[in-house]
Amino acid sequence: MAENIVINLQKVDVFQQKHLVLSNVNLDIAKGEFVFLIGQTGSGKSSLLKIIYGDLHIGNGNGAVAGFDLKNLAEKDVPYLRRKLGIVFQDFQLLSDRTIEQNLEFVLKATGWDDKNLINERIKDVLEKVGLRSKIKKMPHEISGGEQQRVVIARALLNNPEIILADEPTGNLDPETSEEIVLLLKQISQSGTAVLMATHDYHIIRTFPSRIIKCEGGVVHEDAQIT
Ligand SMILES: Nc1ncnc2c1ncn2[C@@H]1O[C@H](COP(=O)(O)OP(=O)(O)OP(=O)(O)O)[C@@H](O)[C@H]1O
Repeated sequence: MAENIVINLQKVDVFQQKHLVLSNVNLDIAKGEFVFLIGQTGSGKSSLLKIIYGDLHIGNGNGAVAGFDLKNLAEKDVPYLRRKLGIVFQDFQLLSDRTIEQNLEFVLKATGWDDKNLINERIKDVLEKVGLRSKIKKMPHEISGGEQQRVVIARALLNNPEIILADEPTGNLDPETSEEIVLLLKQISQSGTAVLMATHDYHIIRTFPSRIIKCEGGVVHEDAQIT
């Protein structure tokens, strides 16, 4: 496998219980690539993401994500795989009873950071990256939906992930704010983190021309086009 490939699936069958959702998936995503994942409701987008973040086991086929072999992934390795991934999901909300800073600190401590100075520095760094340095002491309800999504992205960046998986990250946002969020994800990909973003938003796809993969009819199509 080429060194710059961070997601590699070979002949993977994706099952939900006994139901075959996607068959014979072959997918390579390189460092720094930005890829849209499209497909109708129920076509298998979330299931594919679950395979990538180790929430669904690979049945047939082989897979490697950020250096982890999915086929032989032990339960105890899943948290380590997740540290290489930044996850930006619509239902992956901020803790409402803590400030932005405390939300980020919580994740760092949970992933093994214990040096107060390094923690403070890292929090400032990621907030700077998403343009929210000045909101560090705010509570989630004191910032807008778009800003909350930026904090979720900042949180995903904390452990310097190789890959960001984003499932409908703009689902609850107005068109202008959605564009800002995708622009931010694009910039993040340009600095070397691969981004795989599931979306139904064709306006966004047209605005940010990128590689598109599509779940349809039980398979994944490469180089999909939208009409
Ligand atoms: N936990 C589960 N148990 C059994 N079947 C499931 C489970 N989750 C999803 N499925 C089924 O797997 C198929 C693919 O679902 P999936 O959630 O991957 O689709 P999706 O493309 O992400 O849809 P959406 O755009 O609505 O999120 C569907 O037929 C769904 O009913």
